[in-house]
Amino acid sequence: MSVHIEAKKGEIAETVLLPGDPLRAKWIAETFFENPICFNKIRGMLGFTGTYKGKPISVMGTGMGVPSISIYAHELITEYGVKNLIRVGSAGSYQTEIKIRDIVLAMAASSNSGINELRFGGADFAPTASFELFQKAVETAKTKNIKIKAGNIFTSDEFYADDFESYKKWSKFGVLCVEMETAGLYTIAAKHNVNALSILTISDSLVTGERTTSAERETTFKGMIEIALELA
Ligand SMILES: O=P(O)(O)O[C@H]1O[C@H](CO)[C@@H](O)[C@H]1O
Ligand SMILES: O=c1cc[nH]c(=O)[nH]1
Repeated sequence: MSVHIEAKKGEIAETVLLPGDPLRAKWIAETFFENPICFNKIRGMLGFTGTYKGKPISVMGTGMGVPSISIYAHELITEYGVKNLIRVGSAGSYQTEIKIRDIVLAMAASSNSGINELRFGGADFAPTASFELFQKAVETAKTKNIKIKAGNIFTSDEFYADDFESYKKWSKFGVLCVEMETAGLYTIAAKHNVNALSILTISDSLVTGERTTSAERETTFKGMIEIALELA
Protein backbone atom coordinates (compact mmCIF):
# COMPACT_ATOMS: atom_id res chain seq x y z
CA MET A 1 0.00 0.00 0.00
CA SER A 2 1.28 3.47 -0.87
CA VAL A 3 -0.15 6.85 0.13
CA HIS A 4 -2.69 6.95 -2.73
CA ILE A 5 -2.91 3.31 -3.88
CA GLU A 6 -4.25 0.48 -1.70
CA ALA A 7 -2.97 -2.46 -3.81
CA LYS A 8 -0.66 -4.99 -2.15
CA LYS A 9 2.79 -5.54 -3.66
CA GLY A 10 2.51 -7.83 -6.68
CA GLU A 11 -1.09 -6.81 -7.49
CA ILE A 12 -0.07 -4.34 -10.21
CA ALA A 13 1.49 -5.49 -13.51
CA GLU A 14 4.77 -4.12 -14.94
CA THR A 15 2.76 -2.45 -17.73
CA VAL A 16 0.01 -0.01 -16.74
CA LEU A 17 -2.35 1.91 -19.03
CA LEU A 18 -3.13 5.35 -17.65
CA PRO A 19 -6.27 7.22 -18.73
CA GLY A 20 -7.05 10.49 -16.92
CA ASP A 21 -10.61 9.34 -16.27
CA PRO A 22 -11.05 6.50 -13.71
CA LEU A 23 -14.29 5.44 -15.45
CA ARG A 24 -12.32 5.00 -18.70
CA ALA A 25 -10.00 2.73 -16.66
CA LYS A 26 -13.04 0.65 -15.59
CA TRP A 27 -14.33 0.49 -19.17
CA ILE A 28 -10.91 -0.60 -20.49
CA ALA A 29 -10.59 -3.34 -17.85
CA GLU A 30 -14.15 -4.63 -18.40
CA THR A 31 -13.96 -4.44 -22.19
CA PHE A 32 -10.46 -5.72 -22.96
CA PHE A 33 -8.97 -7.56 -19.95
CA GLU A 34 -9.42 -11.20 -19.06
CA ASN A 35 -10.39 -11.62 -15.35
CA PRO A 36 -9.98 -7.97 -14.21
CA ILE A 37 -9.67 -7.40 -10.46
CA CYS A 38 -10.00 -3.93 -8.92
CA PHE A 39 -6.87 -3.00 -6.89
CA ASN A 40 -7.66 0.61 -6.02
CA LYS A 41 -10.65 2.68 -4.95
CA ILE A 42 -8.82 5.34 -2.90
CA ARG A 43 -10.13 8.77 -3.99
CA GLY A 44 -12.25 6.93 -6.60
CA MET A 45 -9.11 6.53 -8.72
CA LEU A 46 -10.05 3.07 -9.98
CA GLY A 47 -7.28 0.61 -10.87
CA PHE A 48 -7.58 -2.94 -12.27
CA THR A 49 -5.24 -5.81 -13.08
CA GLY A 50 -6.07 -8.63 -15.47
CA THR A 51 -4.46 -10.27 -18.46
CA TYR A 52 -4.50 -9.52 -22.16
CA LYS A 53 -3.71 -12.45 -24.48
CA GLY A 54 -2.50 -14.19 -21.31
CA LYS A 55 -0.03 -11.45 -20.27
CA PRO A 56 -0.53 -9.49 -17.02
CA ILE A 57 -1.58 -5.87 -17.55
CA SER A 58 -3.05 -3.11 -15.36
CA VAL A 59 -5.03 0.07 -15.95
CA MET A 60 -5.53 2.97 -13.56
CA GLY A 61 -6.95 6.51 -13.71
CA THR A 62 -4.52 9.37 -13.10
CA GLY A 63 -6.84 12.34 -12.62
CA MET A 64 -6.27 15.54 -14.54
CA GLY A 65 -3.06 17.58 -14.67
CA VAL A 66 0.66 17.19 -14.09
CA PRO A 67 0.60 17.10 -10.26
CA SER A 68 -2.01 14.31 -10.21
CA ILE A 69 -0.34 12.03 -12.78
CA SER A 70 3.07 12.71 -11.19
CA ILE A 71 1.86 11.36 -7.84
CA TYR A 72 0.45 8.15 -9.36
CA ALA A 73 3.43 7.60 -11.68
CA HIS A 74 5.85 8.05 -8.76
CA GLU A 75 4.01 5.56 -6.54
CA LEU A 76 3.47 3.01 -9.34
CA ILE A 77 7.19 3.04 -10.14
CA THR A 78 8.77 3.30 -6.69
CA GLU A 79 6.27 1.20 -4.65
CA TYR A 80 5.00 -1.29 -7.23
CA GLY A 81 7.91 -1.72 -9.68
CA VAL A 82 5.98 -0.57 -12.76
CA LYS A 83 8.25 -0.42 -15.84
CA ASN A 84 5.97 0.65 -18.72
CA LEU A 85 3.57 3.57 -18.21
CA ILE A 86 1.27 4.16 -21.15
CA ARG A 87 -1.05 7.14 -21.03
CA VAL A 88 -4.25 6.72 -23.08
CA GLY A 89 -5.78 10.17 -23.11
CA SER A 90 -7.90 12.67 -24.98
CA ALA A 91 -6.49 15.84 -26.54
CA GLY A 92 -7.53 18.98 -28.39
CA SER A 93 -6.21 19.49 -31.93
CA TYR A 94 -3.97 22.48 -32.71
CA GLN A 95 -3.74 21.74 -36.46
CA THR A 96 -6.22 21.72 -39.35
CA GLU A 97 -4.98 18.33 -40.53
CA ILE A 98 -5.32 16.72 -37.06
CA LYS A 99 -9.00 15.71 -37.02
CA ILE A 100 -11.46 14.52 -34.36
CA ARG A 101 -10.75 10.85 -33.43
CA ASP A 102 -7.24 10.91 -34.97
CA ILE A 103 -4.64 9.09 -32.88
CA VAL A 104 -1.45 10.94 -31.93
CA LEU A 105 1.71 9.44 -30.42
CA ALA A 106 3.45 12.07 -28.30
CA MET A 107 7.14 12.00 -29.22
CA ALA A 108 7.82 14.93 -26.89
CA ALA A 109 5.82 17.27 -24.68
CA SER A 110 6.27 21.03 -24.59
CA SER A 111 4.61 22.58 -21.55
CA ASN A 112 3.66 25.67 -19.58
CA SER A 113 3.84 23.62 -16.37
CA GLY A 114 6.26 24.94 -13.76
CA ILE A 115 7.50 21.50 -12.61
CA ASN A 116 10.66 21.33 -14.65
CA GLU A 117 11.58 24.99 -14.20
CA LEU A 118 11.46 24.20 -10.50
CA ARG A 119 13.36 20.94 -10.90
CA PHE A 120 16.12 22.23 -13.21
CA GLY A 121 16.58 25.71 -11.72
CA GLY A 122 15.11 27.65 -14.67
CA ALA A 123 16.76 25.56 -17.43
CA ASP A 124 14.71 23.57 -19.96
CA PHE A 125 14.24 19.80 -19.84
CA ALA A 126 12.73 18.13 -22.92
CA PRO A 127 10.36 15.34 -21.78
CA THR A 128 10.40 12.63 -24.48
CA ALA A 129 8.72 9.28 -25.11
CA SER A 130 10.48 5.95 -24.63
CA PHE A 131 11.94 5.03 -28.02
CA GLU A 132 11.25 1.34 -27.37
CA LEU A 133 7.52 1.87 -26.65
CA PHE A 134 7.20 4.41 -29.44
CA GLN A 135 8.72 2.04 -32.00
CA LYS A 136 6.50 -0.83 -30.80
CA ALA A 137 3.40 1.39 -30.99
CA VAL A 138 4.22 2.44 -34.57
CA GLU A 139 4.71 -1.21 -35.60
CA THR A 140 1.49 -2.29 -33.85
CA ALA A 141 -0.53 0.47 -35.53
CA LYS A 142 0.87 -0.60 -38.90
CA THR A 143 0.01 -4.26 -38.31
CA LYS A 144 -3.53 -3.39 -37.20
CA ASN A 145 -3.98 -0.90 -40.02
CA ILE A 146 -4.69 1.92 -37.55
CA LYS A 147 -3.65 5.36 -38.81
CA ILE A 148 -1.48 7.38 -36.44
CA LYS A 149 0.22 10.75 -36.33
CA ALA A 150 3.25 11.54 -34.19
CA GLY A 151 5.12 14.61 -33.02
CA ASN A 152 5.46 17.28 -30.37
CA ILE A 153 2.40 17.89 -28.20
CA PHE A 154 1.59 20.51 -25.55
CA THR A 155 0.94 19.72 -21.88
CA SER A 156 -1.02 22.59 -20.39
CA ASP A 157 -1.77 23.48 -16.78
CA GLU A 158 -4.97 25.12 -18.01
CA PHE A 159 -8.03 23.63 -19.66
CA TYR A 160 -9.76 27.01 -19.87
CA ALA A 161 -7.04 29.44 -21.06
CA ASP A 162 -7.62 33.18 -20.44
CA ASP A 163 -6.30 33.88 -23.91
CA PHE A 164 -7.90 31.32 -26.23
CA GLU A 165 -5.78 32.50 -29.18
CA SER A 166 -2.52 31.65 -27.35
CA TYR A 167 -2.61 28.13 -28.87
CA LYS A 168 -1.76 29.61 -32.28
CA LYS A 169 1.87 30.21 -31.28
CA TRP A 170 2.32 26.49 -30.52
CA SER A 171 0.40 25.56 -33.63
CA LYS A 172 2.79 27.67 -35.74
CA PHE A 173 5.75 25.75 -34.30
CA GLY A 174 4.20 22.43 -35.38
CA VAL A 175 2.80 21.27 -32.03
CA LEU A 176 -0.01 18.83 -32.83
CA CYS A 177 -2.43 18.96 -29.91
CA VAL A 178 -2.98 19.84 -26.25
CA GLU A 179 -3.60 17.74 -23.14
CA MET A 180 -2.64 18.06 -19.48
CA GLU A 181 -0.33 15.24 -18.26
CA THR A 182 2.33 13.96 -20.66
CA ALA A 183 5.21 16.31 -19.73
CA GLY A 184 4.80 15.20 -16.10
CA LEU A 185 4.63 11.51 -16.99
CA TYR A 186 7.70 11.57 -19.27
CA THR A 187 9.70 13.49 -16.66
CA ILE A 188 8.92 11.08 -13.80
CA ALA A 189 9.65 8.10 -16.08
CA ALA A 190 13.03 9.64 -17.08
CA LYS A 191 13.89 10.29 -13.44
CA HIS A 192 13.38 6.60 -12.60
CA ASN A 193 14.74 5.17 -15.87
CA VAL A 194 11.50 3.43 -16.91
CA ASN A 195 9.46 3.63 -20.14
CA ALA A 196 6.59 5.99 -20.86
CA LEU A 197 4.47 6.75 -23.90
CA SER A 198 1.34 8.86 -24.39
CA ILE A 199 -1.17 7.72 -26.98
CA LEU A 200 -3.84 10.37 -27.47
CA THR A 201 -7.16 10.50 -29.30
CA ILE A 202 -8.38 13.86 -30.54
CA SER A 203 -11.60 14.68 -28.68
CA ASP A 204 -12.03 18.25 -29.89
CA SER A 205 -10.44 20.83 -32.14
CA LEU A 206 -9.34 24.31 -31.14
CA VAL A 207 -9.12 25.09 -34.86
CA THR A 208 -12.68 24.15 -35.87
CA GLY A 209 -14.51 24.14 -32.51
CA GLU A 210 -15.81 20.56 -33.05
CA ARG A 211 -16.03 18.34 -29.95
CA THR A 212 -17.00 14.80 -28.91
CA THR A 213 -19.38 14.09 -26.01
CA SER A 214 -18.24 13.09 -22.49
CA ALA A 215 -19.74 9.62 -23.07
CA GLU A 216 -17.63 9.18 -26.22
CA ARG A 217 -14.52 10.29 -24.32
CA GLU A 218 -15.25 7.65 -21.66
CA THR A 219 -15.83 4.66 -23.88
CA THR A 220 -15.29 4.91 -27.61
CA PHE A 221 -11.62 5.62 -28.21
CA LYS A 222 -10.87 1.98 -29.09
CA GLY A 223 -8.02 2.41 -31.61
CA MET A 224 -5.56 3.84 -29.11
CA ILE A 225 -6.43 1.14 -26.55
CA GLU A 226 -5.87 -1.59 -29.16
CA ILE A 227 -2.37 -0.19 -29.75
CA ALA A 228 -1.63 0.27 -26.02
CA LEU A 229 -2.69 -3.31 -25.12
CA GLU A 230 -0.03 -4.78 -27.42
CA LEU A 231 2.77 -2.93 -25.59
CA ALA A 232 2.65 -5.18 -22.48
O1 LIG B 1 -8.95 12.28 -21.27
P1 LIG B 1 -7.84 12.51 -20.30
O2 LIG B 1 -6.92 11.36 -20.24
O3 LIG B 1 -8.33 12.91 -18.92
O4 LIG B 1 -7.00 13.74 -20.88
C1 LIG B 1 -7.46 15.06 -21.16
O5 LIG B 1 -8.75 15.33 -20.65
C2 LIG B 1 -8.71 16.12 -19.45
C3 LIG B 1 -9.39 17.43 -19.68
O6 LIG B 1 -10.72 17.25 -20.06
C4 LIG B 1 -7.22 16.28 -19.13
O7 LIG B 1 -6.84 15.28 -18.22
C5 LIG B 1 -6.59 16.11 -20.49
O8 LIG B 1 -5.25 15.75 -20.49
O1 LIG C 1 -6.56 19.08 -22.19
C1 LIG C 1 -7.33 19.04 -23.14
C2 LIG C 1 -7.95 17.86 -23.58
C3 LIG C 1 -8.81 17.90 -24.64
N1 LIG C 1 -9.03 19.08 -25.23
C4 LIG C 1 -8.45 20.23 -24.82
O2 LIG C 1 -8.69 21.30 -25.38
N2 LIG C 1 -7.61 20.18 -23.78
